[in-house]
Amino acid sequence: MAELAQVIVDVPTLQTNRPYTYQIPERLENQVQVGMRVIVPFGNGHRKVQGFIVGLDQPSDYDGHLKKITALMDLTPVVNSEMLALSKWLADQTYSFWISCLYTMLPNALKAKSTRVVRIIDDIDENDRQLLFNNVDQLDYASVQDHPELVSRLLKLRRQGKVSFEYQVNDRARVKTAVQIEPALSFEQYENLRDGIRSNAKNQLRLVNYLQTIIGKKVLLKEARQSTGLSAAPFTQAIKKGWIKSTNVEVYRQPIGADIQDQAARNPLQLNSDQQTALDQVTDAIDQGHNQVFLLEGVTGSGKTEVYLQAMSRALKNGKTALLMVPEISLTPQIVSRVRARFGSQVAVLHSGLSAGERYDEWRRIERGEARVVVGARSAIFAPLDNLGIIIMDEEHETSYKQDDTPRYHAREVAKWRAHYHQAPLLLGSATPSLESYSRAMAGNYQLLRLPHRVNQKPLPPIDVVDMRPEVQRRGETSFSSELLTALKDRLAKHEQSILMLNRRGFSSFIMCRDCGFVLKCPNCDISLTMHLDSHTMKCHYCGHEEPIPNICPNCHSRHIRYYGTGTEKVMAELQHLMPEARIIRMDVDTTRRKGMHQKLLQQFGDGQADILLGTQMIAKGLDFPNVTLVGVLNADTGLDLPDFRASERTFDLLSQVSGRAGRAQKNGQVFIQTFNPDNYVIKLVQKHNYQQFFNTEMQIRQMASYPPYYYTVRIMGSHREERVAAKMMYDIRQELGNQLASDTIILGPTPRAIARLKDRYYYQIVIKYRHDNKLHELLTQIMQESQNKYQRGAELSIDPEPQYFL
Ligand SMILES: Nc1ncnc2c1ncn2[C@@H]1O[C@H](COP(=O)(O)OP(=O)(O)OP(=O)(O)O)[C@@H](O)[C@H]1O
Ligand SMILES: [Zn+2]
Ligand SMILES: [Zn+2]
Repeated sequence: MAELAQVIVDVPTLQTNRPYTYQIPERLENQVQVGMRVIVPFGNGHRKVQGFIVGLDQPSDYDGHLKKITALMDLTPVVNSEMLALSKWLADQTYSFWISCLYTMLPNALKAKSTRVVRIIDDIDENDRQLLFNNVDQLDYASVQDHPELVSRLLKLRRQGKVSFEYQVNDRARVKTAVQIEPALSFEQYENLRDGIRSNAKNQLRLVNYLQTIIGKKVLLKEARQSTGLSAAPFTQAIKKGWIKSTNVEVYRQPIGADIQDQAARNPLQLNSDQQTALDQVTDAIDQGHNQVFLLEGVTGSGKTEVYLQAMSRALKNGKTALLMVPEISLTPQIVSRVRARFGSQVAVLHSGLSAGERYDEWRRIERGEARVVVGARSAIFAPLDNLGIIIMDEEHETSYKQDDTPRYHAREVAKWRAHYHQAPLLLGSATPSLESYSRAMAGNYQLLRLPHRVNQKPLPPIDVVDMRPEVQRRGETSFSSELLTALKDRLAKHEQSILMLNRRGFSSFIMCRDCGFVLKCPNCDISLTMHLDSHTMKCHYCGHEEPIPNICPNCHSRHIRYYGTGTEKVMAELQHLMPEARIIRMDVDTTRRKGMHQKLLQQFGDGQADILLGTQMIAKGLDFPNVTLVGVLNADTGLDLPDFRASERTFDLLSQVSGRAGRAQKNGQVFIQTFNPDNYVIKLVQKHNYQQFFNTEMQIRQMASYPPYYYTVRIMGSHREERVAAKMMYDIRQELGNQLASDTIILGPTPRAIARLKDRYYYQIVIKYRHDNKLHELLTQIMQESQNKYQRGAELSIDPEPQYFL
């Protein structure tokens, strides 16, 4: 029997980023298992922290004094052996702490909250007891820490040995319970009872009648009350009288929208031949447990979702489980409702909109094997599904699959790891695959599957590129060309629907002085402030700084300081003015802030309650509305000029995606793209629906500039409140990298980041581009490790493998 446990503690620092050995107290010897959470003492003093058991040992020759595990927090492991191995790999790959990776993989509810408490350990004065402790034995230190007099009294008591300061670890994993009832008597006994009830005691009679209908069953009190229309009182009385037995049972929290199903998607569709060919290859791999990566390149509206559903169905039929990744659940409620319609109560959905409790419940349903299909966004890649038969990643090119905070993992890489672990296929799908994935498919590392035609057997919608330069010269500043306006009016007359996208990527809505060019910036972050009409303020999107909208230029005192660029509110007003009779739904961060609003607005549009859906890029993805025949992009350009080598790829993806919303069913579609750069190659190739040519052109550019996918990249970022310190640290690192790397490895920088100052810290970065570099990983790990003691206090270092943005 093991007597020692290796524990990873919840102290995320470099020095503590390793397992610590603890003694297992005798009373716990039969219970401890790897993957359970424990509470352990840590450091000097009385600090208690949460930890995870990552290994069990026999005592070796170690004869020093070992601390004991204080308590076990779980009855069964919360981290299984797959997840344990994955967390270790993830920490190594992303240069982050093991403990942070474990927490990233688990629902937040399993991260215990640690609080500091003061506890009475000896007799104390009655006055103190009352005043300080409110007559209980222990108090939360946070409640007194801002009152110096109270703190000094407590410190005095501590010196006298009467109270102790301790850390307490509180598990937040709360299971929700509900009252369940069942009849305690037989049908006949209720019959007899009823004879004794007065005829005007209507509630009692109703209750007894009801109980007779549920003999032998167990029913939640809540449901019983709904069925009978009775309040809780008659039930409580009946429980007291022994007519009903009641117990507390565990129930799952029901997230909003969990019951929405797209009934049309209930049964499998008859596949067309392209879909069938693609599916056959995937099902072969599922059946044979073949760890193959497939790339499904299917144009918009080609029926990729149906292929996903049938592949998942095959995995389930084989007794396995299935995981479907989507970029962002709230933006794509349709796909979720299709999965629910097909697989019913076997489905669990994981996304950021869930409360901690709801997420914990979904996680438990998966972990217990009750949910065998999981749909979710980025972190759902860690869903504790056992026995995976397939992993599918829809819109695999989406950047939201990369987490841009530590641990900086890419869900696609984690998906590859898990698919390999389970010997299962991984299916990546997109209309516009990432260059990384497509080049791997070209090289034969991934198996390419193609759906080149739309399901409705119509061509992709024709795209008109509208040059806005003459338009603006002729008609002054406007968001709508006459072509687009005519088309919108035409759809309105025909009772067809339109989608309009306002591209707000980039720096589009700031205030600029037309006389001196002054731009109002955040005093902390050096980036332009955004105007918010609802609150009449200028806000910083990075740090939240807020100030009033200026009337006069702070620089030259001119009155010509104005809003520059366009917001959805302004476009909405303009459109309503141009088309007073149109019913318009606006969808942007402001109208969708409240929980469930995305779904609600899309539902309204789907039900035909509006003619036009006007939104930011959040409306570009995945929507499938048969009555939409017109798509307009108001400003294709923002985004093309950002200082980022992926800017063209992103613009191509976005414009292709949004164009794909038109003409998906019986009626023909049409697209207008308004631009100030009609000759830009990205826009020209979007117009031709030519992904292949875009891929070829862009690959040449990437090759010439030595960018991915020809090179791998890693970014090292250092920050400090003082610019000098941040810069010095990065120059030192540059030195250290020196000549140790491969000869074709390229080191760029250090340079200040494009946004050099953020939340009052200065950022410097080094970007390394490499092909094969045996030393690099080890060297970076070492640099990270040493940084703890080497640099000035307050300096922070982070390493980002394959960064998605270089801003
Ligand atoms: N074999 C089929 N027969 C008839 N209809 C189909 C078939 N396959 C898919 N569909 C329907 O075609 C429409 C488009 O399919 P789906 O939404 O899966 O496209 P997609 O390839 O995911 O497109 P996008 O990339 O634009 O989201 C859906 O309404 C779907 O129900
Ligand atoms: Zn000015
Ligand atoms: Zn700011």
